[in-house]
Amino acid sequence: MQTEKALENHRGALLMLTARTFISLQGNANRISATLPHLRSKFPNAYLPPQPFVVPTRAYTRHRRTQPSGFTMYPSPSRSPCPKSKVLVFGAGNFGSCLADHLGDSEHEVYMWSREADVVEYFNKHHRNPRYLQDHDFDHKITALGPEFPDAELIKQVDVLLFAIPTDGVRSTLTQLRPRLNEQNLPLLIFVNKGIEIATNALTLEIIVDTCGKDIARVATFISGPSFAKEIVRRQPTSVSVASLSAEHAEKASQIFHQPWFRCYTGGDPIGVELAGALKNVYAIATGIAAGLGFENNTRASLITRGLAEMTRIGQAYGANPLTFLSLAGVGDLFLTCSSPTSRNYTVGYRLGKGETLEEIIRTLGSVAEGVSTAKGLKAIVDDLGIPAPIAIGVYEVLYEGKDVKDRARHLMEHPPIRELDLPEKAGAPVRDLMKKLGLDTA
Ligand SMILES: NC(=O)c1ccc[n+]([C@@H]2O[C@H](COP(=O)([O-])OP(=O)(O)OC[C@H]3O[C@@H](n4cnc5c(N)ncnc54)[C@H](O)[C@@H]3O)[C@@H](O)[C@H]2O)c1
Ligand SMILES: O=P(O)(O)OC[C@H](O)CO
Repeated sequence: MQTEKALENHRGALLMLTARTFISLQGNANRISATLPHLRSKFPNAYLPPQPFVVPTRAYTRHRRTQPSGFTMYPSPSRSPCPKSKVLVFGAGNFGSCLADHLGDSEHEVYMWSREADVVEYFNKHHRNPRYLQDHDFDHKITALGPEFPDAELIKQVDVLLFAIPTDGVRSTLTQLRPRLNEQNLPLLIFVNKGIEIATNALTLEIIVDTCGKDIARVATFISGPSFAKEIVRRQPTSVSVASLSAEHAEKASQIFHQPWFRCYTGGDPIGVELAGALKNVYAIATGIAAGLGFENNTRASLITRGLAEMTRIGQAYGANPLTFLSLAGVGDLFLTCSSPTSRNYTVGYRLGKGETLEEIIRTLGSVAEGVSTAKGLKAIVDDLGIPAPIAIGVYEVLYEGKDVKDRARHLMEHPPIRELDLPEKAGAPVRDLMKKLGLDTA
């Protein structure tokens, strides 16, 4: 009797599996809800396979094609519900096209602006980016546009403007955008660049005040954290920090981006988040140099830890919250970028350590490594603040003063011993100045 029951349940399980497979192949969610409850009531004790095993959709089949072998946790469309938004992404490089894909995959209506005509034409025809993430089949709902700047009519209609261009391109982009913005009906402005502007040593928040005014800057939102584009497009679990001076806007941005495979954590220290994202690139160059010189795990761990101490010290002196450096945008991204050859900044360092020249590396890298320009701005900032930053200065000297990498590595190790953890007491002048510009000066 018991054997019979077991056999019946086994048959039930097989039937369910077959039904699910069949239904999955059809990609028809309605039939799942119609058929499975019937089978479930007939074979109540049968094993039910876990949800991600079933319901392939267009997204699944698309990802299956580009997915390398290995475990995929979220092949199904089990998305977080979020209001559908119309999004315009500025930049069609690695990160712009990756985030356009993430948002398209989350059912938003996405437009992606590129200043390269060939990218626009190729993307719309083949749903592939001819220059970046070349083997990825992008969401077919994304429309590329350009090279002309997007017109006011489109900008008036969008809910979100997402800026995924290097920091040095933000000022000119915002200057062109400003006359097309309607302040009474402002879209959400989200920035994902990680750098310091070369000519002014400004962070992006300051660039926004300069070009768009304080009211727009006060609601601008920043997303940063350990997030390699090529892993996001494969739905590898990723988590980021989302920060704004306006809690409401950080929350809105989080709702738009958050998915089970892309977690968003909100916060109120955009300056700390920006600094952390920019500075980690410089420390990634340092760890890359060490690896290129043949140093292994001990050296990398010590550079990451001392890099974190250094960037926290700089952040505190600048006026950011030192706790921000313990966030995803801080230690999270520092750890990621300093430990993987996927990072372009790490790669720049590695190749320098191997003896290549900076000019040759930049010429052949094919993509931006923000740490190279940021090292310059950072040197000016730490000189101004009078903060010791031996690792960042070492990187600057290699990049811009032609100092020998081996010599700088030896120099770092020969520093006299110091106390391990100290934060500067006199702190905050740059942030106080920026708050004044933002009209948020409480003094
Ligand atoms: N790639 C990543 O994994 C990743 C992750 C997080 C953050 N970021 C940050 O995002 C930003 C963009 O990085 P990316 O990886 O897309 O770089 P990329 O080099 O792959 O692409 C840059 C894109 O910006 C455009 N661009 C460059 N200068 C411009 C200008 N002056 N005006 C308008 N457009 C311009 C280029 O045409 C290209 O489309 C950087 O600040 C980077 O640090 C990148
Ligand atoms: O390739 P990198 O060094 O620019 O790093 C990319 C992202 O910033 C990682 O979070």
